[in-house]
Amino acid sequence: MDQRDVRAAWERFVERGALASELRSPVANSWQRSRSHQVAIDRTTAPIVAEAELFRQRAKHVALRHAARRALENSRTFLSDAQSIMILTDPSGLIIDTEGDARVIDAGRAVHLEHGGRWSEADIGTNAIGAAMAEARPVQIHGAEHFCAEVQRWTCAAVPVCDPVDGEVLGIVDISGPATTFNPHSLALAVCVGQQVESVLARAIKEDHERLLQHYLAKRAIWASDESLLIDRRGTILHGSELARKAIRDNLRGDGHDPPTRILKRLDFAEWPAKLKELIPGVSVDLVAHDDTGIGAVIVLHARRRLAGPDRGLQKQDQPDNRRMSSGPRTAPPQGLRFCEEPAVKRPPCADSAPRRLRHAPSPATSFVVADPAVQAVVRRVEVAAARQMPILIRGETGTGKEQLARHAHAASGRQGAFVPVNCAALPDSLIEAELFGYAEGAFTGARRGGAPGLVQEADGGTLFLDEIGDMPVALQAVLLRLIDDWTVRPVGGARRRVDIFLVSATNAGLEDAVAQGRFRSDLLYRLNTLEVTLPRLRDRTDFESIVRHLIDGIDPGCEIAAPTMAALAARSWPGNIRELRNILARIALSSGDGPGSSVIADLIGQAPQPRSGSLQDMQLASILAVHAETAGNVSETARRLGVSRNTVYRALGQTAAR
Ligand SMILES: Nc1ncnc2c1ncn2[C@@H]1O[C@H](COP(=O)(O)OP(=O)(O)OP(=O)(O)O)[C@@H](O)[C@H]1O
Repeated sequence: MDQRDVRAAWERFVERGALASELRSPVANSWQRSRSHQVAIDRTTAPIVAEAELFRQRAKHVALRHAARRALENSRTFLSDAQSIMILTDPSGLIIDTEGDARVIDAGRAVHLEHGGRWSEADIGTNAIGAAMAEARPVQIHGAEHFCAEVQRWTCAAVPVCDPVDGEVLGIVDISGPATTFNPHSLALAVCVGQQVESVLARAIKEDHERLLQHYLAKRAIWASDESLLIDRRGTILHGSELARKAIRDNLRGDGHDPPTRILKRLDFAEWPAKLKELIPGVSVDLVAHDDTGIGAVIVLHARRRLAGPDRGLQKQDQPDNRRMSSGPRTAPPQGLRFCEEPAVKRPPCADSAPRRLRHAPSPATSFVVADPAVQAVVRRVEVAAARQMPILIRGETGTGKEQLARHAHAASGRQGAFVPVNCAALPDSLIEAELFGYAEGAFTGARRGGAPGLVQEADGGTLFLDEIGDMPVALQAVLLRLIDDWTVRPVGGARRRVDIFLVSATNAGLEDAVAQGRFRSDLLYRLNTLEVTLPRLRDRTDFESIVRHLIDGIDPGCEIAAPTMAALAARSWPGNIRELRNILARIALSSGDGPGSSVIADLIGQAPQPRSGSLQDMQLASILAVHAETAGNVSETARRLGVSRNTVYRALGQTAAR
């Protein structure tokens, strides 16, 4: 239907309630809902909340905002080119963040498409935000498809952002612009951004779980004679004795299919102790926070202590006082939980065909530079092997783009399943099997209800990316070999099942040495490297300037790199390769207001070690150790400052420990 037909259909609908059969179903459904909400078609603006309420809601959805920030910022260039804006709303359709073309942001104010505006269907009739909320799936609404006449000047595409654990809608990502800027791909972009946000959220949940477990383990001795339960901010029980679980189940009531503890998710964190004490008499609650945000709690049933008499320590623990909230451990998290996978995200079915096609459509090739002929040859070989699903081994120094290339291989393979990266260097022996191959319900304490599929099964139908393969423990290499032999997995405590996996591995270490020293099985190496490619070091690439421009575009499109700066950059040795370059460029962008000749920029460029000699490794090691000490042992911060991966830092620490 073209816009004229849609307008005619809209007129018939508002006059007589007649629905044209050619209307797209999300539009027809939304018109009907708008009518049942009794929305007047001459409503000119969405309702807008007071500043204080906006502030409150922003604080409440800080995790969502944080997860969306990078994606919103990265879309800035596209949005300006497309004269559009990107909007983040909370689950009620309240706009909490916007990014994009300043003129469009200005124009949006006329209809309250701005911070504080509320865009549910009940508020302002059919629009993409409201329809995506109501249908719990991606929806694009264009021009006359809007319910209120004034809003028909707009075009918008929206996608719900769902909780990666329970699938609950947390908010909406929307791309809007004047109707003249209609672009059918906006919905696809919104879907990609939504997926990015969900991935960031999933990673954040995982990190919070690490912190909670560390907190729990550190203090476990205190509760040794009590029944205790570790629970995260969303009400998921991470660990706990059977008795404590039962006490929670018996005393808390969930709604519908929700686990009983989900009730806590809807409460303000500071209300937890009072609520829990009201529901379960005699408990104490130890709240855990990180960066001033509540991430979970340890609930303790002091069965034996209460029998023995009142306990002062218990009363102290009971205080629902934010000042007492532990800020969580600042030390490095336990390695076992540091996977870098992109967890499978529960996503509602797509409304239109575009996003479905687009699962792999935003080819990674478009997001990385391959102007260097050697890299072009590598990419071509990878594409051919990927199309035939041949195992690929990618070699290259840290930060040369191995993961990026692996993602490209996944896209080129055309596989519909997920791309699941596994960092073998970060896998602890104790948890590795369960994390990789999954576990059955009840396999061990803290095992999730229904078990967990494991990373290999998550990659079923997709791609398993084994990063830092050289660091995989020998015992596990045998299990991996078996997987490659018969493509079956057996979850811990469960039954064997078949999987269909495309295997891509990467290493920045000399695997031959590892084979010679018996740390890596040669038979496994030959199964992994049906195609073997090596990515060149950044300093050996001929497309340095293109990479700089590409990276700076993603960081701050307005930032110009002056010729002398470019020349100085090109002269550096770049031990951290493209990752290090990106890091330095981000800092240059920050100081660009100081002018290209500024001493800050000169310092940044001159700062890194320059030698190309054999002592490079030692120098790298020395700088890692220096920054590691400077950051009081914070591995992530060290990696960030130096522009290297955390594995590089861990490896350096391991090397010094071994010396
Ligand atoms: N050809 C390229 N063009 C632009 N950016 C790139 C390119 N290759 C990699 N990058 C960027 O460089 C950074 C490092 O890439 P990636 O993580 O793929 O490297 P890696 O070799 O896997 O690193 P490590 O061995 O440390 O895990 C990423 O931000 C990535 O987006």
